[in-house]
Amino acid sequence: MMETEMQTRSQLEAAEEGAGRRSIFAKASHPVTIKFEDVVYMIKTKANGSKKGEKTILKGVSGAVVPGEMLAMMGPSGSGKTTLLTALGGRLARPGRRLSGSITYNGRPFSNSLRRNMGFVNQDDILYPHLTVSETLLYTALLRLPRTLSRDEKAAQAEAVMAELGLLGCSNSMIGGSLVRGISGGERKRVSIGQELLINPSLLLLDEPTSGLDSTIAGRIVTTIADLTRGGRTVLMTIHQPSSRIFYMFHKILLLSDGHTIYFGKGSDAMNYFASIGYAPAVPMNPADFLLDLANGLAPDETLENRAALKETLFSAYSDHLHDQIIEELQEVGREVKVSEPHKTTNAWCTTWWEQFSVLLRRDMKERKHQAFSGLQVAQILVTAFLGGFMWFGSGGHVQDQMGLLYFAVGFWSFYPAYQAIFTFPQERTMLTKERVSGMYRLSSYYVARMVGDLPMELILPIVFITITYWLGGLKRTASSFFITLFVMLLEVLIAQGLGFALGALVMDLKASTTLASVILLSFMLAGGFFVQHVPRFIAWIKYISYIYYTFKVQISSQFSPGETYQCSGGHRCPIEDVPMISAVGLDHRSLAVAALFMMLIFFRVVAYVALMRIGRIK
Ligand SMILES: Nc1ncnc2c1ncn2[C@@H]1O[C@H](COP(=O)(O)OP(=O)(O)OP(=O)(O)O)[C@@H](O)[C@H]1O
Repeated sequence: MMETEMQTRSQLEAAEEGAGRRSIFAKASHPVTIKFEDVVYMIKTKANGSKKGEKTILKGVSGAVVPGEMLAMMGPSGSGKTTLLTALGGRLARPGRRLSGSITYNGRPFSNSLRRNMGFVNQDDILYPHLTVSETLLYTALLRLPRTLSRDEKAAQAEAVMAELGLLGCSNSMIGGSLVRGISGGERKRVSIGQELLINPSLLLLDEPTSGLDSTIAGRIVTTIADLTRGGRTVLMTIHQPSSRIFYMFHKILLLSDGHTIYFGKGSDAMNYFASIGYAPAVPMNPADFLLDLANGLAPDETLENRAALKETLFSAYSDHLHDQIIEELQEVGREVKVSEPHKTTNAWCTTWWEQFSVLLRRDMKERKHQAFSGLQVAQILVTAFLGGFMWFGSGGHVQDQMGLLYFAVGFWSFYPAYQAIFTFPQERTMLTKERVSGMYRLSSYYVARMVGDLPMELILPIVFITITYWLGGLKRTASSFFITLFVMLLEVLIAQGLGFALGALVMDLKASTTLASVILLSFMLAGGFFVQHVPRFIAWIKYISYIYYTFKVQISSQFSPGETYQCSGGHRCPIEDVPMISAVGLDHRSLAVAALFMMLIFFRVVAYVALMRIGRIK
């Protein structure tokens, strides 16, 4: 069966080369030797309630992997495998955490050019659920492959990856997620791997590529990954409990226990090493299971109480027998490896700003088309608009009622878009981090695409709402008043959306940002001039930062002019400025109010952008 698979693979390679496509099994363009020596990683923790403490997660881990080799990092849950992989992928250091020791790639530290020559497959598949398999890979190809390739060539490359990973059968199926049914877990994992293989990476890091899969599918995935090393790729992966078939595919094993290395070397030598220090399985068993038992402190003849003692013995055995030997090997590798210049061409962005923007816009619209104009949302807006319109139907001429209608519309559109927008960035965070860390696109192209993609939805519904309530509610029947009302409402919608984006991006936590939004919007609403006219001085300034106040002010001045009168008590006509709400808000300085609204429109979006700059940034 293996032979047939290999034959099929060679046939595919030949066919692809014939068609001008690069096989994922082709030679690595810039082979990478990765060397890590005495890597220590500490984080600050909040131990004992509020007292700060420190936790050492990696305690002096060393090793090297050369092109053509596949290393498996094994160990119990919490032993530090993912942390080490993330450190080796150049994605770890953050303020408040300390990484020490040396990690080099062809003798050099991590660089941006390496980042674009490296594939990193996360443990959780971070994929858009509403895209199909082929759309997912196509968009990744369009964003990650160099601008020297045409669109058709990039599409052909995505197709080739699907063929080689056995994804053609489900190419038109949706990825799916927790709420949408989609492809299987194994297929999803292969899509995640395919996204990284598209760029023909010389260094491939995978975090638990087989977790949650049955041993046959896990075996197929690891076989494919092992084949990648034939082209001179360097592969590192974390793996929990491989079957023995998978275990023997690895060239090297790194066994961790509580952040300590207890074994590093050839997989086939691991059992001999542990036998030499007195630990051999009592019955034939999967070597991976045996190694994991040892890393957990469980030897065949040990009792559970002796776990800590056994671990200590294994740590000392590593220091006594393996550590120096490994350091010598590292020096040897260091002498052999040519300190290579980073290849400059990959330092620039793969695609132009415009290409990134248009691909991201298309992808965003495809992914979210099910949300856009969802029946429920349209019904919600229509019902509210008609409800408002009919409530105020025939109120024309009653100043107080008209003010009420205006404030109802201003209030509704100050909250609704803000709450919708708050979800945007916290929900996108993992995707944005994954794609920005791998250098797929500029933040500005992503940000502008996101803003533009939201526009139709953000503008069409309020236009419908305002048109219905304006004419049903009996507001001033002139085209200029209507269009001013509409214009300023749309401006308010965009500001409210900007506030939502900014809060979501700053706080990145849905509960906290919605709570914050409630407080801010409530204070803006109260300061808007409708509910309270005699606000104490020390708190009166809030109105100057309230977009609700400015919007209401422009709305009022679109309906009433200075010197106008209205029917007041006792059948008299009184100046319009005598209405308490109008006197509080004023009919003057309309242009200033519009200018303030434009400033807020820009301000909130700039804040959101700056807050997003920290996502996916590696220090
Ligand atoms: N940011 C963090 N804050 C607090 N603890 C952390 C953090 N990152 C990692 N840890 C801790 O470090 C240890 C190692 O975590 P890591 O995820 O590397 O383990 P692992 O071996 O990959 O586990 P698993 O197999 O369950 O994924 C764990 O005890 C984990 O709780």
